[in-house]
Amino acid sequence: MKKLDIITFGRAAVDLNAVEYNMPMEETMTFKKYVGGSPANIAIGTSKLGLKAGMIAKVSDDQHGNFVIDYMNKVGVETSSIKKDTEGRKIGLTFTEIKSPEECSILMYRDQAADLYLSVDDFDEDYIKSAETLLISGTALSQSPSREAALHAMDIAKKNGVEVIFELDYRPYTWKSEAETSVYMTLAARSADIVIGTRDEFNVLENSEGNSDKESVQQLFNYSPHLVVVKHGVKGSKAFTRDGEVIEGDIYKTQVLKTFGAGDSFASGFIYALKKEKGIQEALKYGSAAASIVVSKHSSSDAMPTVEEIEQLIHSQEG
Ligand SMILES: Nc1ncnc2c1ncn2[C@@H]1O[C@H](COP(=O)(O)OP(=O)(O)OP(=O)(O)O)[C@@H](O)[C@H]1O
Ligand SMILES: O=C(O)C[C@@H](O)[C@H](O)C(=O)CO
Repeated sequence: MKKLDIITFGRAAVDLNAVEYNMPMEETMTFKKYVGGSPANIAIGTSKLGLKAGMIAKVSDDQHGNFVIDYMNKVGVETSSIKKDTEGRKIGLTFTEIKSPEECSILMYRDQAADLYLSVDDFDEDYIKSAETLLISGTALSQSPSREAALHAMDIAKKNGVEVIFELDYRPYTWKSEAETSVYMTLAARSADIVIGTRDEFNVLENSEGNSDKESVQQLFNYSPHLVVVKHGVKGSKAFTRDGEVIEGDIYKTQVLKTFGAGDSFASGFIYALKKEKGIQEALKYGSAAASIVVSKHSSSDAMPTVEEIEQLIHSQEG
């Protein structure tokens, strides 16, 4: 028995979500603070679903870093490998703008962000070996030394039979060029067992537009991945298996408050259901239902649902 079901790797940060809706950021005066960062959100999401989740991350050595670690502890995430930056670097901040339910955006302050200084010395092999699955977030590859740390973590996982999930998580803010992004995204995707991303993110990985989902996944199936999920926002998602199965996932309609947080909650529900051996079709349902719940709420982390909430939504719409 492994100690942890999943370790997520990368950014643990702070989200500042507009409290006033339907207005541009310039006019927004009040923001509410939450833990943020895609892999942190997924650690929180899977932990709230009852998985044993841990995280490898680096936060600022200040009140915001303490806030993130305290919140993660509160929701049951194992935080022994969330390190504090010793050089005074600050945690990343994400401001959100909610102009309308359809028109939301995020603005990231990530200059010299502590998470990008996560290094190979910040975690050890035994920690990764203690988990069934390691989830790497694409943004961790955008700069050194976090880039080498992420590749090293993947390497340790692969050597020790730990499943690797690569969440493309493309955030343009910290990458230098499209060509560089494509090189590192491709490298990581080819070594992973499972790859999850949006259609746009696969375009970034391929540094080209116009490929179909089928073309994208075929390229990856020549390497390690056996399962690839392509997300299409309100049009749902598609899962492709190496042996040729294509499974489609619908969305669960809801009263949308904002669109961000969909991807992280989708990943949490999807991974939870896979781990409970519910099969890929069910996993897409759990992912979509989790996303539907989160887009109807204010945050991306605190709003992560319980298993009961997800199952209630699935049954209510099936009924
Ligand atoms: N408006 C919506 N209503 C209900 N479900 C949604 C909505 N938007 C997205 N979803 C669900 O969330 C899944 C992931 O959404 P999306 O493809 O937008 O990912 P993403 O771009 O990674 O999300 P994010 O905006 O968090 O970065 C979709 O496949 C769908 O199941
Ligand atoms: O991933 C981030 O750093 C920001 C998130 O926490 C934010 O809530 C979001 O955009 C989720 O999609």
